[in-house]
Order: sequence, then C-alpha cells, then structure tokens
Amino acid sequence: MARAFLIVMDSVGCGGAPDAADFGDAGANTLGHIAQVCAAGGAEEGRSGPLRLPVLDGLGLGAAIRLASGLAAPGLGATPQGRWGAATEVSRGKDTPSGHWELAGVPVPWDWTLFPDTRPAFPPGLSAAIAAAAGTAGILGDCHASGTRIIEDLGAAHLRSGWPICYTSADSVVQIAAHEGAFGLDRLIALCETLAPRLHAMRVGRVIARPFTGTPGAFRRTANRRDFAMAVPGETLLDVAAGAGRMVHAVGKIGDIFSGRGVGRLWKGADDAALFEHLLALGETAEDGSLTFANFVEFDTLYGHRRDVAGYARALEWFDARAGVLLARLKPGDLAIFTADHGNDPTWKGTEHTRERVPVLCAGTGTGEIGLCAFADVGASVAAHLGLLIPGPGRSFL
Ligand SMILES: O=P(O)(O)O[C@H]1O[C@H](CO)[C@@H](O)[C@H]1O
Ligand SMILES: [Mn+2]
Ligand SMILES: [Mn+2]
Repeated sequence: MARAFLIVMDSVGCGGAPDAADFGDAGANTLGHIAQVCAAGGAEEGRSGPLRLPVLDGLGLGAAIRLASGLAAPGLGATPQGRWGAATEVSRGKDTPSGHWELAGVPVPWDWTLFPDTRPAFPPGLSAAIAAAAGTAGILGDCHASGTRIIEDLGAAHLRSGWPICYTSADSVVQIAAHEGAFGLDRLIALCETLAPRLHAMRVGRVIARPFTGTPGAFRRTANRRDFAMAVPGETLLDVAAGAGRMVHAVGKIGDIFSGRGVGRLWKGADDAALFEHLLALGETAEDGSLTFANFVEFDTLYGHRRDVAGYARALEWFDARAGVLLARLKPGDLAIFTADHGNDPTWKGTEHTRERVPVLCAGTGTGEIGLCAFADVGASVAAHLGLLIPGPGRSFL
C-alpha cells in the first residue's frame, strides 16, 4: 500500500501571496530574495556563491518560485522532474498553526486575537493572571519582542526577581521565557499549560514555553520549547488517517501543532539534523499506508526571525542534500511532498513572518505542473494518495 511523507520546511515561502499587502508584506519572497543575495555574493558565511539546491530545484523549486511570484531566482530554475506548483493560503494568519492546519485540510475560519505593539501589550487582567499562576508579584516584558533579544535584555532581571518573561509577536501568541535552572523547566511548562485554556478562549492561538539556560551575557534557549496550541477547528488529514486505522508519524513539532490529535507516534529531536535522522529511518520503516508528517523549524527560528540570510542559505543547502538521501530511500508507490507553512523573508524589515505563497514539490508521482493551488489541496492530495478522502475545501491535484 502507498505511503506518504508530508514535509514542511518551516517558513520557506516563495512570494506572490495575493493578499501580502494586507500584512505589510507586498514583495516579500523568502526563497527568491535569499537566492538573489547569494548570487550577489552577500551570503558568504559558512557557504559561498549562488544558492545551490539541486534536489529541490530538480523537483521544481525554481519553477515554483517563478510561478508564485514571477521572480526568476538566480541559481534555480532546472527543468522540473517532479510534480510542482505553489500554494496560496486563505486563513487570515501568517502563523504556524494556520499554515499547518490549512495544509492538513482545515483553513482557520476566525480572526486570531493579536496583542497591540504597545507597552504593556497584554491587558492588565491577563498580566495579573500570568503572575498569579506563576506565583510571582508580576511579569517582565509584556511587549512585542524577538525571543533571543528579550532574554539578553531581561534575563538578568529574571534571575534577580524570579518573574517570568512574557512577550508576543505579530503571531497570535503568548510566549513565556524562563531560566531552566532558576525558574524550573517543569514549572514553566506547567505555567503555560495552566494558562492555555484561558488564552485559547480568547482566540489566542498558542502559549509557548521558551526555556533558556546560561548566565548574563551568555543566555541561550534550549530545545525544551513546548507549544500549547488551540484545537484544530475541523477534521484534519491526521484525524482521517488515524480514523482509518493508518499509522501517523509526527516528526518535530507536528504533535504540538495538532494538540496530539490523530498522532500515532511522536518523533522529537534536539535539532533539525536529529529530526532528519528520524525521517530517514521512517523512509525505511514507516508502515504501508502510513502518513509521516514532519516539520523542520530551524529555517524559521534560527534564521528567518533572526534575519540571517547566509544562515538560512546554509540551512537550505544542508536540507537539500538530506532530501536527496531521503528520496533515494523511498519505495515504489511512496509520495513525498516538500512544502512550507508561511514565509519569513530574512531580507525583510522587522523580525516577523511574511505572507507568501509556498512551494509544493512532489516526488513519486511523475512529472508535471500542478500550477497554483490551495494549501488545503495539499492535504487532500496526500489523502487521495493514501486512498482516503478528507472533508473541507481541499481538492487533490494528483
Ligand atoms: O522570536 P521568537 O521567540 O523565536 O518567536 C517567534 O516564534 C514564535 C512562534 O513561532 C513566533 O511568534 C515568533 O515571534
Ligand atoms: Mn512556521
Ligand atoms: Mn516563526
């Protein structure tokens, strides 16, 4: 029986979203702009020259960027050997849950609650509730911030006061950073779990625990991040596959994004390299008829939000080589789709996600142009490949 591998390269957008201007992102193009900077010699740290992604480009990456945005990305543009296209999101958020849920067949029908970019950012009742749940006299932060910056700025005050560092972004999110040793990892995770129902009721999409270690001047975040996401508002690809008795393997943060629903087995790792080892192993061992759904987050967290073009390019080139190993392991009848959940253009202003279309690159189902499709069509196509049908607006392009 057929197997399916749905692989999300977190934030690897390809521009051209028709509603990008509504998000202040008209012209943003994660892949296109990285390729341009690389070709101009502007991304030379730990790598060199034009962006080289022979495996993904061979499936149709350059063609997908051109289709999505009209941009001819330097170094990309091989004749596609896979089935390729670009997907457009309809959910009104450019965040990870919106993107993944819609890829799994369920667009988000509501407007998320966003906090204003003011100080304080949170309503007083919420700040008080966080402090009460933490057992502290107050909270630190209470603003929009980049997560690495805010622990540099407030980490020492956190160690002195014991107060949790609370911040948000252009996403519908409350993030709480705390020191693993001084505050306690279990305590931080319990705090986020306690607050999640209240925030979900306000239509805040996620509460994220952001543990860190180290000393002033040398704080660093750990891999023990935990996301508490709202429940998906509909039956997803994962639900349908699990309901049909299929094994669903969730690699990386997929389990968190779907609140564990429909997940048969979780595969976690300290970094994307470890997650890719799980994916390669699943290429050998995943059951007939199974779904493997993987997220690779470092493009987004380590490079997109940090506006690090060379780092992003390095990560893409590393990933491309690993993708080649995976493709060589696939068996006849397998489908692998490489796609993304939103953009995070490292050449763009600020430190936030960018509203973009995403590439859809399929291996194992021949050659041809899919054209422009919807995010939900990805989930519908994976389902169709597995002999399943998901509800919702998605239509299979296979
Ligand atoms: O700056 P850091 O903490 O990485 O936060 C980023 O990660 C969050 C979740 O993906 C987003 O809301 C974005 O702000
Ligand atoms: Mn994401
Ligand atoms: Mn992000």
